[in-house]
Amino acid sequence: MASADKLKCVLCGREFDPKSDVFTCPDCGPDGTLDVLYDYGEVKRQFTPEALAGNKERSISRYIELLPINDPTFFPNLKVGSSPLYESAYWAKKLKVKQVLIKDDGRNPTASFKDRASFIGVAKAKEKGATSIACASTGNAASSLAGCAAVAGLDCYIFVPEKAPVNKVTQLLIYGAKVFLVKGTYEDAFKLAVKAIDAYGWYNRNSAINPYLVEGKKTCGLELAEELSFDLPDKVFVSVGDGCIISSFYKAFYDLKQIGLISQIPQLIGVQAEGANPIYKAFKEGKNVIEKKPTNTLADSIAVGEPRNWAKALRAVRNSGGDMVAVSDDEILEAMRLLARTSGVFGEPAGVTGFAGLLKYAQTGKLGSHERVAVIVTGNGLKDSESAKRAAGSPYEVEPTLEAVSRIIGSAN
Ligand SMILES: Cc1ncc(COP(=O)(O)O)c(C=O)c1O
Ligand SMILES: N[C@@H](CCOP(=O)(O)O)C(=O)O
Repeated sequence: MASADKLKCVLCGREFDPKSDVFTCPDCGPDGTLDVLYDYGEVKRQFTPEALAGNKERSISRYIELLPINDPTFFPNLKVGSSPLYESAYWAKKLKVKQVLIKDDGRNPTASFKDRASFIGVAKAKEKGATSIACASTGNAASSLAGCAAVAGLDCYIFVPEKAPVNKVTQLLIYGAKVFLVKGTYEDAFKLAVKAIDAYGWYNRNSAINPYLVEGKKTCGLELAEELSFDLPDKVFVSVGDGCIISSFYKAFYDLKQIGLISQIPQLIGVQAEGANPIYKAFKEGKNVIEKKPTNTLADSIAVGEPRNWAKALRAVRNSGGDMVAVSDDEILEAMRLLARTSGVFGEPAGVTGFAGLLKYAQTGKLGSHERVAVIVTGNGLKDSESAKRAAGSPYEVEPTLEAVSRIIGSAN
């Protein structure tokens, strides 16, 4: 089993010992997020396609050699990962590309991609001997943390903006978390959570600060690679808010390249909502600073005006030769409908934003007919039924007679 070898600042490259409790680079401040690096020579010996093929574990702990935890007893007893990967012949034909793959990460235990990170966050808290864990969230990181903490027997404190979708807040409460509905935005909830975490000494599960969380998130990229026998698609489309998820795909592929299982990192295409697009803007303008702005999008999970993982996100897009797309709320709602009606995958608005980005990107003519693309659906549609209702339309209301049904069928045809 390998363990994290060093932590390295994404901005200045300064290295830290993983045994220290440092989360962000003291020289660079909060923007100096850290990479968790391994002894790749050691990992290479253990993390082989043959060893994976013989590994019966379905949860993300199957990738323990590339995770920052080396005692499996710290992992919560939840089956995180192994989400379905579908090939859509329909979309390949429609978009005139070789292959379209759809990975439905809304099929995790608490119905979002975030379970991958919280699984590791909770294990790290246990490793540190913490009894309480906390985060700020738009809802998904929180519900995943609440679920994982409940299984692991940790007290859980959550800070969400007051407008968080009711289903997400209900999830938190049913898992027994102590929930603070913050009067303000996600940014306000984030700042308050940081203060409370400092004041009470809770373990911090915020991917924008804690470098180990991205290691959990990267398991989606590892899984995609393993499912495709390490023959990755040319492009991966993924929605972007704080920028942690896209960074995690870069990290997964970076690690796989280090150990020689892939030779090239796929192009990462980050998709933001037009009403919350600071990383998109910085990328398009070739800048290395982020313009903070109030947000305006129905995709609540990516309604982030002050992204904290921008440095890693920009590196992911730039180093992979990728691109960024911004989509309107109408395009997101249309993507929700189209994805559900053609593939059966029901995503929340931020969950399908990557798919909305693929549809928009395809119109630019930048996709070649030889290309294979993957889209990551990051959250389940049932998380936000109000937005789903806006996308879905209304049912027919009828008297309980066949005549009433016939009238509607007749007028609909
Ligand atoms: C469903 C969903 N999609 C996308 C994102 C965006 O991820 P990130 O903020 O890491 O960019 C989030 C939350 O972060 C989310 O909950
Ligand atoms: N939109 C995110 C924000 C924080 O999540 P994290 O996993 O990046 O810490 C959410 O799901 O709450």
